[in-house]
Amino acid sequence: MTEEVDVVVVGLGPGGEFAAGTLAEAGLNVVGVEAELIGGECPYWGCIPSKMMIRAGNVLAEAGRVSELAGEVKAVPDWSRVAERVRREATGGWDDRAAADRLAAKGVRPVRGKGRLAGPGRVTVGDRTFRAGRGVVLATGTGPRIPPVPGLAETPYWTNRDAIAAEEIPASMLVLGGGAIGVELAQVFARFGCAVTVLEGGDRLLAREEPEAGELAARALRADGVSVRTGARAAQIDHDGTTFEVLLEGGLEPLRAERLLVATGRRADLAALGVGTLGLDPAAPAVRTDGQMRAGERLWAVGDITGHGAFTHVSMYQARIAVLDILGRPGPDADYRALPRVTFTDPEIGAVGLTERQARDQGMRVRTGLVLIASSARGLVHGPGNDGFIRLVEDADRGVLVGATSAGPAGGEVLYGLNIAVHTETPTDRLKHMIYTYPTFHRAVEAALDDLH
Ligand SMILES: Cc1cc2nc3c(=O)[nH]c(=O)nc-3n(C[C@H](O)[C@H](O)[C@H](O)COP(=O)(O)OP(=O)(O)OC[C@H]3O[C@@H](n4cnc5c(N)ncnc54)[C@H](O)[C@@H]3O)c2cc1C
Ligand SMILES: NC(=O)c1ccc[n+]([C@@H]2O[C@H](COP(=O)([O-])OP(=O)(O)OC[C@H]3O[C@@H](n4cnc5c(N)ncnc54)[C@H](O)[C@@H]3O)[C@@H](O)[C@H]2O)c1
Repeated sequence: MTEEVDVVVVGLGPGGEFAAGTLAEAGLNVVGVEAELIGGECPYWGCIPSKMMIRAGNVLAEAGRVSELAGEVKAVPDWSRVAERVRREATGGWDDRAAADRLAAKGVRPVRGKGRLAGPGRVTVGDRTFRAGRGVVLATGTGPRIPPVPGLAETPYWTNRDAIAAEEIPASMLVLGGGAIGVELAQVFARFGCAVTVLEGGDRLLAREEPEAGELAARALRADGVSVRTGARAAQIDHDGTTFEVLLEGGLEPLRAERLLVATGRRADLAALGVGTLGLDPAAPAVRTDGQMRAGERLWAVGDITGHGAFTHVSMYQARIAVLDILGRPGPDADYRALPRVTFTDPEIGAVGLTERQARDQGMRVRTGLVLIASSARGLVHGPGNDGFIRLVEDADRGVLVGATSAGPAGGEVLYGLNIAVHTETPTDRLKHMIYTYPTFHRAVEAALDDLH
């Protein structure tokens, strides 16, 4: 029997949960389908627990700076406190009852299982079929991309999920991939006493960001005792029951460690979602949408599966747009010019919009400005831990910022003003004549504007 509803939301991560709850509160009959935990990757194995772990590592690092600034303090790392906080405060023991109740209170009917498209407006979950009069929202996120390195698939490698749920810190860990997941978790584990080696196949860490961001991340990791190896491609990976062995291309001696964390990007499995029944390409890396997040007949897609950076704030931004469109109140199209992101290493690396390379590749005439945080008044005051910089990218013909990086203590917070500048296209000439509070980290933006050349 086919069940008639207004909307089916498939996948209840941040994007799907927001869309389902808001549509139900607007009075629609909404079914929310979830295969695992309501809330998705972010609260259980992503943003929230990883940031709790990072907070703990940062407290230890600050304690290490006391001797230079204020006297003596003895910090003894104890991972059990972190694991307990992740279990109790972040994930509720990886139990989604509270999230399910919250969603039900908004009027969403949760359905457990794997949803699959079966033509326009039709979704099957096991032996149930739903027909959605208004449409379907796909919000099924991504899973880890496991590279085809010989031997890897047969080993008990970790993904982000194992690292986040770790009850103990391993003595040693190899991290495959030097993107956001790799660098954030490498620093945390190192700060709790693990001997970490990061193996990045490309020529630098955080390859999507400015080169200085990758250099800063490498410097910060090395200061925490992490061995950072770029241009490192694994040729063979084995596990003998206790130890991982990674043989690098061109390498003679294998690298060994107790754990191997694979953090080499994410992938969406569109074939498993039955997108072919709506004429979409099941082999595509992401679902293509228009500005209102429409992906096909009575079909919207939001979040990681749309391929606009894997970030919780993007999935919720897109969900808001899709919801308005479904409710017949369309607003502005999705606009990714000022897409912000923060890598929560210590120091934090915030960025918005285009890198210099991306701007030049788009044919822009570019001016850039760079200022080191250590050379600013606040950097001097801060002392140890003040590594970082502000880097600006200006479209010189229009006289507006099209990209910026704010790295340093609270770099993610400093980003806010730059985010607004890029989003609103405020002329750099106006930004130069603004009053910047003394002595803040964000005041370095004024000096970076003066450096534009
Ligand atoms: C370690 C780590 C740290 C991160 N840190 C940050 C951060 O600090 N800031 C940030 O912005 N982002 C961060 N991210 C990224 C963030 O977690 C994702 O961008 C975000 O969760 C994506 O949301 P989503 O709604 O697209 O999907 P997801 O959160 O991936 O949720 C999708 C849901 O769909 C379900 N599902 C999948 N297939 C089906 C199906 N067929 N039927 C029913 N349900 C299905 C899944 O079980 C899942 O619950 C981090 C990610 C990781 C792994
Ligand atoms: N703070 C945050 O907002 C945050 C934190 C964690 C994750 N995330 C999101 O999750 C996404 C996934 O993170 P990620 O770090 O897995 O992916 P990523 O795409 O950011 O980085 C993956 C890295 O792995 C490297 N790589 C790929 N194959 C390799 C191989 N075989 N050997 C060695 N290196 C290899 C790539 O060159 C790349 O540098 C991020 O892009 C980000 O959108 C966000």
